[in-house]
Formats: sequence, C-alpha cells, structure tokens
Amino acid sequence: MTLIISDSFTDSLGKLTNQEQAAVKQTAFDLQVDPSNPGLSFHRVDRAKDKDFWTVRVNRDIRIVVHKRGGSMLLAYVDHHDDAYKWAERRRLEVHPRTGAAQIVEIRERVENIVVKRIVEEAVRKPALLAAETDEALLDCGVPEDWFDDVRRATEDTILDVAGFLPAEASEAILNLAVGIRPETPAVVPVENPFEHPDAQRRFRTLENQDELRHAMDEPWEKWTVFLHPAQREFVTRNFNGPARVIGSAGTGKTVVALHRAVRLAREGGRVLLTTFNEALARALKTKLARLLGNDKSLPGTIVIQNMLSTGIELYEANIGDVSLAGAGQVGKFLEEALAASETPLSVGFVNDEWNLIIDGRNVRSSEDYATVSRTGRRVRMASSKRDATWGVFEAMRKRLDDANLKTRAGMFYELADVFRDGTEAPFDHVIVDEAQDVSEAELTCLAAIAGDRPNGLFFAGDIGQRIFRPAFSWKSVGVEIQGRSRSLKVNYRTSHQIRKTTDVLLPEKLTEVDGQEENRTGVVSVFEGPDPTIRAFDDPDIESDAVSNWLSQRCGDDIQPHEIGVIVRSVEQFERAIQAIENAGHTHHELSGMSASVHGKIGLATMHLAKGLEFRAVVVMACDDGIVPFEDRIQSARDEVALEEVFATERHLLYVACTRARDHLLVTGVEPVSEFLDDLVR
Ligand SMILES: Nc1ncnc2c1ncn2[C@@H]1O[C@H](COP(=O)(O)OP(=O)(O)OP(=O)(O)O)[C@@H](O)[C@H]1O
Repeated sequence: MTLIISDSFTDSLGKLTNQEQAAVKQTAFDLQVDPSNPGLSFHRVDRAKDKDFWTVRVNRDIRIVVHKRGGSMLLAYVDHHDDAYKWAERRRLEVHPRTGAAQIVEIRERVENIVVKRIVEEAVRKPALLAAETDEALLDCGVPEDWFDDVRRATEDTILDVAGFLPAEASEAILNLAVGIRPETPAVVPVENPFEHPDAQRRFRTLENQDELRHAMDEPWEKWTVFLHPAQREFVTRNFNGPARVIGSAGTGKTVVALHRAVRLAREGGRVLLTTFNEALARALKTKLARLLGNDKSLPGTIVIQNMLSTGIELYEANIGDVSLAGAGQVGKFLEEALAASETPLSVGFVNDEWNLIIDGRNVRSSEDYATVSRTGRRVRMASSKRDATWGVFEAMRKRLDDANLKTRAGMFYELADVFRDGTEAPFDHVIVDEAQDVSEAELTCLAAIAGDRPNGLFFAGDIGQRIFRPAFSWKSVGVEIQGRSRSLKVNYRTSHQIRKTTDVLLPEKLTEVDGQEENRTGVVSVFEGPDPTIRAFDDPDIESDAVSNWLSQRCGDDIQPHEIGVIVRSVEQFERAIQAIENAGHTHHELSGMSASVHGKIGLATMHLAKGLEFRAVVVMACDDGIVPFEDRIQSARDEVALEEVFATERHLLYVACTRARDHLLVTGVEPVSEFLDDLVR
C-alpha cells in the first residue's frame, strides 16, 4: 500500500494539543506498518458523497480521515469525532478535469448554508467581478463545476470567501482574474498517478518510509518542508546551464526554494555554499535547514551555511594568508588624510563616494582603468583632467592601507576572485545566495570566479524591492548573465491578503534593474486572510505610545504569545519609544540582533535593517515620523540626484521589509508630521 499525506492533514494535526498529536502520530505509524490491524477500526463515512472516505480511530475522541482507493491510502484530515465526520461529508477527492492533478474539493451543496447564503446576499449589492467568465475559462482555472455560479456572483467583498472554498490553484487563478490578470492555461503534464502531478505535489506527498512520515508529522506547521508550490519545485529540481535566479515579493517562499535546492544538490553529492548577507540571516538559514533535514543528516554531499563576510575571510585565509580588514571609520580617516596631503580641491564627501562606489567598489587599480571605468550608479561625471588629479588621492589611499597591512572588504573579495580565476580549486561546486539583492559587486565577482562556469554553479534568491544595504550595479558587467533564467514566485505564504495588498503599494508595480530587466510585481496572491492593517498618525509620542500599548494588549488577548509579536523601528534612536509602549502594555522586550533569536514570553524589538529574515504573527512599525522615515541625515548626505534617489528607494524598501514581517496583524504609526510614505499606505 502507498501512503500519501495531504497538507489538510498536517494543517489539522497542527491544531490539536501536543498529547493528541502524539496519539495521532502513533496511529499513523501503525497504519503505515499494518493497515489491516483491527485496532485501527476503520469506519466508512456513510454520509460522504465520496464513498472512499473512511475514519480511523485514534482514541475515544479523535479520528483520522483517510481516503482509500486502489492501492493507496491518503491521510486527509484529523479532528475530534463529529468534526472529522463533517469534514469528510463535505468533500470529495477528484482529478482536475484539465490538468489531471489530484485535488480535494469542497462539495458546494454541503458547505454550511449560512456561508454560501452570505456570499449570495452580499453579491446582490456590488458588481460581480467575474460574471462574464465562460465555463471553459473557469474550468481552465481549475474551478469545480458546482462552484461556477458562486464564482460568477463574487464581488470584491466576497471573492476571498469564495476563493477559500476552492482548490489552491483555482483560488489563485480567480483572484488574479478578478484584478484583470488572465492566468496561463494550465499545464497538462502527462502523469500516470494524479498524486504525482506537479500541481498535486503542493498538497500531497507520497511517503516512502517511516522516516518521511515522521518528518512530515513532527512539525506540522512547517508545511514548507514537505509541500512545495509547483513554481517552487521547478526551481528546486531544474538544472541550469548558467547563473539562475528566483525573485518575488516578500513572503513568496524564495528562501524556501534556496534551502530545498541546497539539499537537492547535496543529495546529489555536491558541495554547496549557501550564503547570505549577514550573520542573523545565516543563523536563520541554519535553523531552517535543520528542520528541513529532520533526522536525515547523512547527505552524500555537504552544505556550508555562512554569511558572505565570514566566507570571504575563511577562503582568504585558506588560500592566500592572514587578513586584517579596515573598518569604515578607518577607511574614512585614511581618505581624509590622503586628500589633505594632496591639496586637491575636492570635498571629503565626494572622495568618499568615489572610493566606495568606484575605486574600491569596482576595483579600479590604475589611472588608465579609472579613465574608462563604468560610472553606472554615479551621476557625477568627471573630465579626464580631473580624474588624473583625483587618481593621486586614491593611489595614496591604497598606499596607506598597504602600509597598515589592511584590506578593504571589497579588496579582499577581488583578490580572492583573482585566485580562483587563476585556477585554484574552489571548495564548492554550487553557490546559492539568499537575499541576493544585497550582494556587492566585489562579492558577486568572487562567487562568479568560484562557481560561475560550473553546472548549476550559481543560484540567487532575492527581491530588488527589498534592497536595503548595498547600491545596485550591473550583474552583467561582472559576467553574471541571468537573462532567461530568472523567474518570479507569485504566491505569498507569509502575509494575509489584507497586509500584502496594503504594503504592495509602497513599491512601484514594475521595478527595473540596472541591466534593464523589468520585474513585474503584480499578480501575487496570498494563501490566507486576516484583518485589515491599521495605519495611524498621532499628535504626540505619548499618545502614540498609549495607542500602541492598547493594540499590543489586544493582540495578546487574541491568543498570540508575546514572542510572536514584533515592534520594529527605523533605528536604535527610536527604541525608547518602542520600549515605553511595550512596558505600558505590561510586557518586557527582547532586542533582536544578529546574534539572538526571539525569547519566549518577550515581545521582539528590532530595527528595520535587522528585521530582514524575521517573521511575526503581529507587527507594529512605530515612530514613522517625518525625518525618521526616510531618515533625514541620509537625505542630507546625498550629494547628487542619483544618491538622493537611492536614499528614497532604500528607505521605502526598509519600510516595506518592516511591514511585510507580519503574518496576521499589522499596525503602522507615526507622530505628526508623519512619514510621507504613510500616505501611500492609506491610499
Ligand atoms: N510551499 C510552502 N508551503 C507553506 N509555507 C510556505 C511555503 N513556502 C514558503 N512558505 C512559508 O512562507 C513564509 C515565507 O517564506 P520565505 O521566507 O521563503 O519567503 P521569502 O520570499 O524568502 O521572503 P522575504 O522576501 O521576506 O525574505 C515562511 O513562513 C515559509 O515557511
């Protein structure tokens, strides 16, 4: 007998108490070992339309709903006795009429009258969004026939309710149709077994052995470890003959793809480097990898998870020798000294930008190179005569660094790139970069030298709408060409429809990269709903603090634990305001930094920069005042138009990152005059 598990089973398992879950797991193991064991006491669900639904007894109260057909048994659902039966009576298992994928469908006439009645009543008042859709079009979307009328009657108020009754791909397709995006005709992938169809694998998984069953049940809320969207799966399993990239807005499961792909390549014996921007993100990746692997620790290959800087230092020490890096303060001091000694009439600010963005950032080593280097991202033009004079300052700067036996971070990566380009054996076959929007030019050059010409050598996961640390640059110019191998994910698993819709407006619908590629951010749907986010402006910080305190107290009453709540501010200067609000609500806080994860019983507190990679059920983004977001000092320090645009873009990204850490509840506040970005959020 083949045992299959469905996502509806893991969802329902996650809602039981720990004790009940333990009993369910034991019964599921017994079922896998010997389905004929009389202790399981199979009962057919007599009132079900689908006669293949049965229940299995866990204890006096709990029943597992299974679907038995042919030689396979599907674990479909688990609940208390009556609710388990009701669930099965309302559903049938069928094969999608177009694609051939297996799906569990809710039977329209069995869905509680009240719910459907509300959908119908409300539909009378507002225009129906999909009234003109033909049967063919709805079938193409995967809508079961008995739901056609409800879909056609759906209004903007009821479409989410209707979508909630449909199989996931149908739900995603009609939500897109409702905003004018016509879904692609479904792919017909010929498969013998409807459970093996790519669309089916997002909700069903055939279990090969007890370990897989244990893994699927151990942390049922971590569904991503077992079920992938077909678009995610494609990125995990596909082989690329050049650098490839998965993109998508916040919460679309890019990190999940990066992790699964790392495991897939290591299972094939590859040596994988999974790297990311900072230590906090690397730590989060390690935790997730451990969840994904479960007990399966014996990979034929290897996975090293390390932030970019540590990777660079380790590789340098292994291949070149000891390295001491100059800090930003040290670099600034040397530049000022070099400038003062040169008597060149340039501003310190200009020289700093020129060094960071061009000379050090692009590894310019001679005056000849300086004359021809690309100045993309820097609108300040320079006559060649001026460049000659300026070059002397940078030569002196390099000498100062050499004399002090110091390197810059960029310099270290460029040197490493030369070493690997010259044929030194790299310790990795595959490099996967998460949060790739924040990789620097020097780092990318080095990674390309390590694995750029290997099969499946370079893979990136990122979102240019979340670039918050580094300036954008041309990937092509460092030989990383992803055109034709870059695709976006469109299903948001993290944030509710309501939060996603509100925060999406912070960014333009289309973002253009330096290389000219356009990323269309429309057409994303979320897999669940929640309350509308609240955006509020207050007259003074004390009133803001009181309002935030009240909101926090209410959330804790909503069955949310303090550590599932995050308060996020622009920078540490606003921590005091946040702490006051947290303490007024009768809670304590825990500062989330690169080195520490959340602490049970304490509300998390983070800056917007360090919020990247975090996730909370409820989030407050507070102190969004004018002058704080965007941050006035950064605006003042921008020395040209491009730099100013860059400041506004990255400040917007920061607010977007902060707001999209929320799953179910979001509150954004500021004190008058508030951040100009809040106007967009209430639009
Ligand atoms: N196939 C899936 N099934 C269920 N949950 C998923 C799936 N894929 C991702 N998730 C969940 O969605 C959330 C967001 O996933 P992930 O962190 O990979 O998104 P992301 O695109 O990298 O987000 P960000 O851009 O904000 O970093 C996580 O809680 C993850 O567990």
